[in-house]
Amino acid sequence: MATSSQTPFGSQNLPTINLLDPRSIVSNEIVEACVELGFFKVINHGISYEIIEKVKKEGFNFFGKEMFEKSLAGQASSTNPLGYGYKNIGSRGDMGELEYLLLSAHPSYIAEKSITISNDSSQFSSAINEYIKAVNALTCKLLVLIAEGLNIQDTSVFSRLIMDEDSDSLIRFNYYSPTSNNAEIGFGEHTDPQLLSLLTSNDVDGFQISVQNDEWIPVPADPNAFWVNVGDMLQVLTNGRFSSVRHRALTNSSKPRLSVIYFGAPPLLASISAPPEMLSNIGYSLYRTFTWAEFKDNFYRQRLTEGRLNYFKNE
Ligand SMILES: O=C(O)CCC(=O)C(=O)O
Ligand SMILES: [Fe+2]
Repeated sequence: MATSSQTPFGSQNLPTINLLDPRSIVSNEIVEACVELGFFKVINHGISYEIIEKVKKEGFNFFGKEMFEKSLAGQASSTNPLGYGYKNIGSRGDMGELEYLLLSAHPSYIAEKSITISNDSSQFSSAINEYIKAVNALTCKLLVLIAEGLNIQDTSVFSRLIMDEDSDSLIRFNYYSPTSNNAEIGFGEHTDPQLLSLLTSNDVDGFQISVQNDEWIPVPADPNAFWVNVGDMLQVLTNGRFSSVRHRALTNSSKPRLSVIYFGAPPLLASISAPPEMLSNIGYSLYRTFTWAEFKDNFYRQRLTEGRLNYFKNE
């Protein structure tokens, strides 16, 4: 296997996982991609084109509204990140003209909130909830495959965290308006804090991952696939075997770009600690046990690019 100092990956050969391949091959390939990059693409994932397209259509409908109507979805702020945000994400290291809508992935929250988001709230909530159910199931499946590939006996040890009905998972729509004059707009570099993030977009490029310090690989858009990011919590739960992937988005297109990201997160009070099998290689836990609530509380006070996990390291 290649070492990270001579990573063989580029835009054209990012790890692609075909979920129709034999299970043991898939689980090994996913683990290899997570160790090497913290990132992979999933094809033949089983989520229908219609489910994905309906969600993108709802996203485009929302961002096409007048500013005052979008604000009815609640202005995201530093004390409450949920709702509609526009340009006001700069304080944590993001940048640009990005607009976004960040929602809890609870079906009842979506149903309630949809009244402020869409003129046809039942259509919005059924499209989004159907999508959330499908991506949650896919995320759980990937987490079980990861546990299998890591030879962890309790194969649902990771997926249980996001299957829990109290899970703090989120869905986020990002809208990058068309640019002119070569102006790049985007979302600044960061790692996602949760376990896994599943990203889909329309056919406009923009997503990039970092493989080494300062080397960015553009990830070509593929509306039929999901891009999967390892988040900070999976780094902790694998005791550093996986690293959360640094990524960003930069668009420069006459067409708007829409991305939809599902962030699979634990319940607020869940204890985050690596299972015993993950401690065997170095013999101790790199991180102290903490709750997801404690981690969230800490990271909202920091810039996105800072090493948020350092605070939780064992001395
Ligand atoms: O919009 C994108 O493609 C990436 C956005 C992202 O990384 C995020 O919302 O966490
Ligand atoms: Fe992200």
